[in-house]
Amino acid sequence: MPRAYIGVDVGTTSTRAGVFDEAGTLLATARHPIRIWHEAGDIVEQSSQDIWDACATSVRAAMAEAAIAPDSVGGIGFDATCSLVVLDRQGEPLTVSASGDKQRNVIVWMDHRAIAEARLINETEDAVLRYVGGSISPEMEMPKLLWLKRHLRASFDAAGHFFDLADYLTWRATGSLQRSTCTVTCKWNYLAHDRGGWSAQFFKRIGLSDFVNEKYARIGTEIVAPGTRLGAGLTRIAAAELGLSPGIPVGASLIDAHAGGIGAIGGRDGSGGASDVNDRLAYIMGTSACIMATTTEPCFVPGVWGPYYSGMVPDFWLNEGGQSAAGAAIDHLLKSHPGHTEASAAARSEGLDLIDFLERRIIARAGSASRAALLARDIHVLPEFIGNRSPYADPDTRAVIAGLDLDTDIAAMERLFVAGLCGLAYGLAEVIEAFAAHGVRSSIMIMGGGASRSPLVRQIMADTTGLTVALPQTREPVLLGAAMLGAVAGGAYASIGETMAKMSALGRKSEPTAPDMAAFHTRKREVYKLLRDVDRGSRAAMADIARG
Ligand SMILES: Nc1ncnc2c1ncn2[C@@H]1O[C@H](COP(=O)(O)OP(=O)(O)O)[C@@H](O)[C@H]1O
Ligand SMILES: O=C(CO)[C@H](O)[C@H](O)COP(=O)(O)O
Repeated sequence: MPRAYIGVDVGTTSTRAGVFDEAGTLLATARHPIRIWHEAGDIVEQSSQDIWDACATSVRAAMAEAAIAPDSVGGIGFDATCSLVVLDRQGEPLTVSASGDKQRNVIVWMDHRAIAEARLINETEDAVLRYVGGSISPEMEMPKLLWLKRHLRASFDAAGHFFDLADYLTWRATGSLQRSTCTVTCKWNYLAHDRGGWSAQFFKRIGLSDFVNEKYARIGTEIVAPGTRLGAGLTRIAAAELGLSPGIPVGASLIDAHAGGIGAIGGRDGSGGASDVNDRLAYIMGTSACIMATTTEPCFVPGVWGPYYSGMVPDFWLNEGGQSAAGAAIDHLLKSHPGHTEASAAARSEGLDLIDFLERRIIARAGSASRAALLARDIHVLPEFIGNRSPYADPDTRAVIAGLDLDTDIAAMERLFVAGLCGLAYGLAEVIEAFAAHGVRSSIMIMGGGASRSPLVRQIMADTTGLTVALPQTREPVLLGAAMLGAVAGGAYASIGETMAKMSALGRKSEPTAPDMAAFHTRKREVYKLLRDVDRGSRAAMADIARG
């Protein structure tokens, strides 16, 4: 019987499940929303039980659509956002919230409550920080753990397990406490190279010697490569919840963007181009955006996370640039425009979602995706609503918009939307230039994530970076990356490398267009730099004034 592999992806806003065959063909997908609590002070929380339930609902729905027997599933893999899950010694949720609500036991990656703790950690200038671009981010787990210890001591002390969300999911699935090299290297300051492991000195210097004293029992003592078969596969309970059979192999997981990278960058190139992963960037654009590059030797790029050994593709180094708000910035720009209600109603009446509706109108009006950027001639956006992840590693950066007028119609909203995309593209170009300045060079960028489906996004990214932008052949590279973990765990392929070659391929390409658009973007980028100066200057001017 042909085997199928399931990938489960937990993004910021929803869970998705995809069923694939051995060649990487998508047979079915399903999605389920997840709960999220936003509060003042950059607090963003979720519930691990709600997330698990949403995974189960998505897997059942995808299996029903694929109409295949549970017995034909040869393996399952999970990926997730890099959020922190806190459980007690019995494995029950422990609150991370000032509300005391036990359900709220996940500090979401985008939660910036731990900015002060990140600063304290950075002040140590510990050698470990070289492997996160020279500066730790409040989006990583050590600042969040230190925050818990300093502000919610009862939960910190009572905790039996601290998990990255992706590792929590495999624990729920199999009972295994093994962590993935991907999560701990990229988010927990674990050094996967030269037998580095956990650094006792680092923990002592940052005020988390608790982990050293307890021999890392709560944060992970066994670290394994993504795709490693965990425990005895799906437990009976997990199998019943997911509607699958007990014992199905489960692979150690990946962070969501990294699953997208695995699902995107190693694919066969039908046009005969090279398939050297070192020549390919992955740009995974969802709520946030991640810019992933692999190298054979470590490259230290200031302000860019990494280099991480085996952080994504096994045995390669990873540099991970990022934009904390990408799709989230676009969503926010649109929601805050006065034309939002009118545009949403018009989109609904055409059976489209708002972004698709706007894009169709924009491309029709401009004549091409490339020329659409001209609509944003007079409006400019630095879309860094929740800080700059790379290359400035400045979580205090905030958004700036220049050129606003009193227009409230849909056309004005379209101009703001295009300006937001240009702002994201210039941020991406800055990261790619920082890569290149430190020896990380690529000629092609492969896109994944929700926004990659947009021809407008892909063309603006190609025109501003000068790179060919390709789509993977599959429309679900993140899910495919997760399913590849199941395929490796299930023994269909010997390694992630082999899986990438066998299960994935490149698809449609967008080439950078005529020089006239390049000149336009060069000029507009100068304005973008001015906006950055305005952000920095205004923060500096107010720095010594107390908050109201
Ligand atoms: N054409 C587009 N341009 C910009 N952003 C888009 C576009 N299409 C979708 N998005 C954004 O992508 C995000 C959803 O992507 P997805 O990968 O599903 O998110 P996540 O995995 O973070 O939950 C939303 O913020 C959405 O607004
Ligand atoms: O930090 C990350 C990867 O290292 C991601 O930005 C984070 O996991 C959120 O992902 P998404 O925007 O796809 O929901």
